[in-house]
Amino acid sequence: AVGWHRPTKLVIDTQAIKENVWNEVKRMPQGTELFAVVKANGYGHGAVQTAKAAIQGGATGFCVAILDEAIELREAGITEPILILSVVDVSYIELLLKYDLSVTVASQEWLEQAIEQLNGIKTQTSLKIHIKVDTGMGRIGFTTPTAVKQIVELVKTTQMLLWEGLFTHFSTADEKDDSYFKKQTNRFQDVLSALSELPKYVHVSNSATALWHPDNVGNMIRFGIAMYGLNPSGTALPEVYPLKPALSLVSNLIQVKELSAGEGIGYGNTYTTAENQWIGTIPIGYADGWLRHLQGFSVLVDGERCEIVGRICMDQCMIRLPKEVAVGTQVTLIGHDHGETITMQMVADKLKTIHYEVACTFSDRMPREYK
Ligand SMILES: Cc1ncc(COP(=O)(O)O)c(CNc2conc2O)c1O
Repeated sequence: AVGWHRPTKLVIDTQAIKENVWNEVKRMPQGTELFAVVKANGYGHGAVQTAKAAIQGGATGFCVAILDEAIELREAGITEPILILSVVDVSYIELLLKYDLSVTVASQEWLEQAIEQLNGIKTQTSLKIHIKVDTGMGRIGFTTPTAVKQIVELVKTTQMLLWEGLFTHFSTADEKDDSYFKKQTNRFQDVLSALSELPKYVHVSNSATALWHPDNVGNMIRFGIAMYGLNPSGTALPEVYPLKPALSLVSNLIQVKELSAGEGIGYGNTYTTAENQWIGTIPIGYADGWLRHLQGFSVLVDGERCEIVGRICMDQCMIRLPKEVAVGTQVTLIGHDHGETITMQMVADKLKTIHYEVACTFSDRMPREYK
């Protein structure tokens, strides 16, 4: 058993994660490495288990968003390189050294403060840093070749820093129109041309860049969404190789009842049975990340699409059944059932968002079962 005592669970296909990684690893240019992006608890899939599956697929390192996510991986026994993609407060430098983590440098001030901190620590190990260039994402990083040159000069003044990487991030790699992508690429090239030496890792590619701009610069890919089997562009750009979705969401019916016409369902009585209907209740609600705007979306019971009727509650929701069904029958909210499929993309479309957000919104109240 997975643990928690409710039939609602996320089922993660680790073989799919391994295959998605392997499909990218085998097509990457020679000498390129793939770092699996497992931030936000592996986009909701479970960071540690995703990381282990990614290693089997050929990943040689990891990217996370915050220090705590890196520590979680280390405490789970992951020894490969880990890059923290955001800015870590300089007061935590000792933790970065203790757990052998690589950190993003996005400003001169941060690095000056970091050098001060390092001077105060009697340590033999150097702090591994990746210099972030903001070529147009508008988030964090240096914005000119001069600023990058200055920071490289500063890094070279001390043995306490190990310049391990130089990177940028694209904001439109998943779009058909590549004009802004080209602008960012040119800006990154300007930075590269201004430098007399380069670090071990030069990396620019998220999944979309790896898939649709494979000839871009760099020797490391930061592979996130595609590893989970999801198309970075949603449906805008075609898959380059089959992406195998790793996540399914299932539960069981915990109540089935027949109602005559005119009966109300759910808070606010927003749904009234128009005729004699079979109604099922599922133990999943918005506290699980199955959000209220999914009212009207359909889930699968024995391969039949059943509409969510009435408002979704915190912990439960109701569906209209085509006929009487036994209590305990499986409900597929995301995944395959009797030849039918519900995708994360469909959920994202209904919620008017992207599948990244759907995956990350699944709460810890739902156990993750790995197969
Ligand atoms: C710096 C950086 N590199 C790589 C990735 C992986 O991108 P992918 O999952 O498309 O492959 C992300 C994802 N960051 C985000 C994805 O959605 N919102 C974000 O901030 C990122 O922020």
